[in-house]
Amino acid sequence: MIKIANISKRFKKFSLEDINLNIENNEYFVILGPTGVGKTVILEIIAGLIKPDFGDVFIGEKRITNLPPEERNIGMVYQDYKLFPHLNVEENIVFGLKSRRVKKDEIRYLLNNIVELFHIEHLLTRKTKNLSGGEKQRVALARALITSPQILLLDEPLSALDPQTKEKFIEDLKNLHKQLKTTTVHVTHNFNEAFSLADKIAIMKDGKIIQDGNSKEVFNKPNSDFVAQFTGVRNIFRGEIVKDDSDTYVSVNGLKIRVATEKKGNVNISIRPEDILLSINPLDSSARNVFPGVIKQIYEQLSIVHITVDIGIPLVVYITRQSLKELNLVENKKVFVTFKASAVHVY
Ligand SMILES: Nc1ncnc2c1ncn2[C@@H]1O[C@H](COP(=O)(O)OP(=O)(O)OP(=O)(O)O)[C@@H](O)[C@H]1O
Repeated sequence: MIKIANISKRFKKFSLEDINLNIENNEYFVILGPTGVGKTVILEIIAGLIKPDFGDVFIGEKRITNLPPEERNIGMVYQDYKLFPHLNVEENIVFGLKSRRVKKDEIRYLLNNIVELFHIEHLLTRKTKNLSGGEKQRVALARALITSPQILLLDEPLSALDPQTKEKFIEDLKNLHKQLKTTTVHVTHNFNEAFSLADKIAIMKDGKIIQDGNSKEVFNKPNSDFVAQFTGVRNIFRGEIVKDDSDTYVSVNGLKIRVATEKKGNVNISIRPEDILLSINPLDSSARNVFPGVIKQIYEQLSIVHITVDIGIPLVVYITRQSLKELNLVENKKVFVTFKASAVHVY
């Protein structure tokens, strides 16, 4: 387990404030946040490249706050890969083993294994500067993993890849983690990447962690507008709790939305677009919120269509291209939206 306890670090123009994290063995942990919030600084503190002003880092029971980086058994992949330009691919990959004076036979054995794992046999004699982004990425991962580190740190590992290579690489990272189970800390500003990969997640803002936990829970129950927006929630409204004999609602602009909550007074609500059904006729459903509305905007993306429906408030719904065609949806068409009370997150 990696334990980060009360870590603070002050630079001239930035400070990291009282960071606490527990990352379990074999976990895939993602730190998500916009640019400049201190994600890389946390990785560098774990790696031993930056010393915290205050607080401690533990691996298992061992306090490693003052241990030099080379004694930490950690592999790191940087955003820009940082491959050595004067060495070829093979020399890059075995660099860490050579500097640890591992025997030649052992190096050959480990190299063969890692080359097979990453399918990079054909690249071994190439200089690194002519490799494609995806190839550099595989080489950088192979270099980080050949020493069988206890912990793998990934700093925005996918940000330099085109969207298709990125999707393939997310799959590869998932499979790799399933196979090797190396405890991994991955930092990114990309919500999709985080959602696809993370077991647990921490969301950062201005040098602080503002929410962390099981990734599904953080995505479904954001504790603030910032987290909601950053995790892809589109329908965020303010309202007031009202109750009648049997039900609880949030009144938003006079629209009464059924919710499941014990909260009282003024609240925020968020509804994930993918939790809303869209239909031409009212659905006979056990879902408890059904509203008529009018389509205001249709925005087609590569694989998904964003539809804004005016139900008294503007509600964004995601549907597939297939549904767009089948339902024959156009702007100003009358439709119904349906969502469960439990799909409305109240905070
Ligand atoms: N060694 C350093 N000396 C001074 N300031 C630093 C140092 N390292 C990082 N910073 C500053 O700390 C802040 C956070 O940087 P960091 O690289 O951790 O951000 P990030 O969340 O990883 O963002 P990005 O995704 O853009 O890399 C930035 O303002 C950066 O300039």
